[in-house]
Amino acid sequence: MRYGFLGPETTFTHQALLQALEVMPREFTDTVEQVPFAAVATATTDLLAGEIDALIAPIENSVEGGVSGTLDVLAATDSITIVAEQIVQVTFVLAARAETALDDLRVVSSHPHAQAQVQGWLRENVPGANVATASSTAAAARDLASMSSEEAHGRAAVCSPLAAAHFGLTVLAEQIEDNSGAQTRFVLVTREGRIPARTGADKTTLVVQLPHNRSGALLETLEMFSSNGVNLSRIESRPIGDFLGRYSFSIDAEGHIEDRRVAASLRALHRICPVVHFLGSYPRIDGQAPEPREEFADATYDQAHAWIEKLTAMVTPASEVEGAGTGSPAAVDARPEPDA
Ligand SMILES: O=C(O)C(=O)Cc1ccccc1
Repeated sequence: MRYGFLGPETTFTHQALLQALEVMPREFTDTVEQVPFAAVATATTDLLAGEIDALIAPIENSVEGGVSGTLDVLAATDSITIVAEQIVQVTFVLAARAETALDDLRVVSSHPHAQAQVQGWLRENVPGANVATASSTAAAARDLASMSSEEAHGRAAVCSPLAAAHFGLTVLAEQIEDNSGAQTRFVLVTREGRIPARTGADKTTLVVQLPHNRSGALLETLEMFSSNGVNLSRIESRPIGDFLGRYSFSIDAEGHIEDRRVAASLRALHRICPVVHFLGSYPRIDGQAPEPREEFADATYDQAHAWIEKLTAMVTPASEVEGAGTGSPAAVDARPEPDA
């Protein structure tokens, strides 16, 4: 299997891939090739073209919420399925070449997610430095390590402690994140195919468009989950992109498509929403199983279904009703003439 990730090695995405490989069933880890990419979008193109078999990408972080780049790629592509999730604890260091001091810094480069999570620290501690964008935290570290001494003068990278060590940089400051304990959630996606088996502690990811021009459309959509006892762990609006005011909603719901309550919610969404894009049901990394009330248990749905089946089986077939038909013109003609 060829696994794509935002490279080079020692990015947070790479750490997520290594964590995912550790817990993956044997059949998916027999032959592993790790393929670094400079952007999620190019990795997605290669995934769709069959150049790689799976791809891992950040979808949500505990500081800023949804990762719009990933959410938009997932929403735009029909043939991608999320098969697993991973959570990485994120901590950043400020790393530079050995001869650099904090006061020398003029340029600090990193990935935009990292920039957003250390902006307070940078403002306070290196207010004179400009922030430059790198394709990843590890790319910022690698590029700094490969510069000439003159070029590297006054520069630093914000990256993981692992990346600083791997690329031989000196750590000027550690734990520079504005929110300690920050986490990023990653998803492992494959081309459309098999949905992982239900574990009892699963998540289902969807993108839906609301019923058009209807007051209360979002409420109506969310009611389909609440009336089936399904809890949501993330809901995010993303512009559809055609004109202002049109949004789709990216949703994580607790449960698996094989849970009756989740299937019933999705059936209801399918009836009312113009677009329901199923992105996958997969095991929750925290293993926390929801405890649905009895009215939302599989057996309760099955009993309700069996009850209706029994009742409908008792309905007299239309063909046996004397003089009645199936609503065809002949049946209409058979009605008595109205009194003159
Ligand atoms: O640049 C990286 O290392 C990434 O994997 C992207 C990223 C950056 C910061 C937090 C989480 C993911």
